Amino acid sequence: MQLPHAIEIAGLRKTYAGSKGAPGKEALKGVDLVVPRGSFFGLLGPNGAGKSTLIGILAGLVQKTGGTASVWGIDLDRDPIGLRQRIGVVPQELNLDPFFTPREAMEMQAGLYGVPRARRRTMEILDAVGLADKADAYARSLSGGMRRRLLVAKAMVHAPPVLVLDEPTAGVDIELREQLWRMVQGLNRAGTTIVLTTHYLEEAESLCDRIAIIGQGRLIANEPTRELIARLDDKTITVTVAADLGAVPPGLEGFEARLDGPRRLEIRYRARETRVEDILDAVRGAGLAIQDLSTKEADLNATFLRLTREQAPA
Ligand SMILES: Nc1ncnc2c1ncn2[C@@H]1O[C@H](COP(=O)(O)OP(=O)(O)OP(=O)(O)O)[C@@H](O)[C@H]1O
Repeated sequence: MQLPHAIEIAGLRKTYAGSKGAPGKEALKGVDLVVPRGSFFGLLGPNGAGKSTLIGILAGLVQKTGGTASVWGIDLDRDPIGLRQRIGVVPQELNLDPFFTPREAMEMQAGLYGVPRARRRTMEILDAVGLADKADAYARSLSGGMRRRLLVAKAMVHAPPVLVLDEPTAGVDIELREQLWRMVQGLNRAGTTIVLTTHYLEEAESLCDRIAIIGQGRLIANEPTRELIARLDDKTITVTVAADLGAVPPGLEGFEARLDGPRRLEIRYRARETRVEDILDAVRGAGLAIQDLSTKEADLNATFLRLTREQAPA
């Protein structure tokens, strides 16, 4: 028999009630999603896409309107408490009680999850997140990065097979970010399935083996990172030429070119398929003298929009 996936979501819907007769807000419009066991999974989307709603449903903080969700084979409707035991969620906000030490915070959390004293691994987990030497320091004396790591440690007290990190690096500086990632990668190598929500494509690209993109409450992509990046591999080169043009010159018809002003040609291309050299050769071949040029990467918001348009049902 095949083992159930780490997370299985089907037709998941959430409509938040509108206040005072205002129409409700459809935050999730029927999302199907499977997160394979052992993966480092990225859930990407612009602000308001529905990521936190989806995670809130899994964490038992948001009541779904429809559809099904299960974690490690445990169905949310049938056994919400069993599901909670199998998932750890690292929240966005640094909501730590400043008067507890990491050791106390961990013990409290273990108590909340009903982990018997004999099975608690407070020091082992604090050690794994590099906070063993701070076990008895007040949380208020911890740096931002240490607090973030303590939140990860707290989410691990019940040894869940799935760990979800909701925008963990918002406002975290580069060094701390890298420290946090090394730690989470270590957890993943040791067998924990990781789900990371982020706004940053580059972050997801460097960490995740699979990326799903959610936009306006719908899933608009879900594929191995390399395939997705190849699909998003969309660049633009702008060439300024020495003479006015009335139209895109004949030699450039094979490219996705348009005029952006009388002397500016804008050409979209995929870096994996087309060499800039070939584009420039074609421009020169059309008898044009190049005065200036610039290239730019696809803008992530534009990419989200494009994918949303491509995928959305009419
Ligand atoms: N409690 C709520 N009541 C009403 N609407 C809500 C509530 N929570 C979220 N929404 C709306 O649902 C939509 C999805 O929000 P959600 O927070 O899930 O998005 P997100 O992708 O996590 O965005 P962000 O990256 O900004 O956290 C948004 O339009 C948001 O305004």
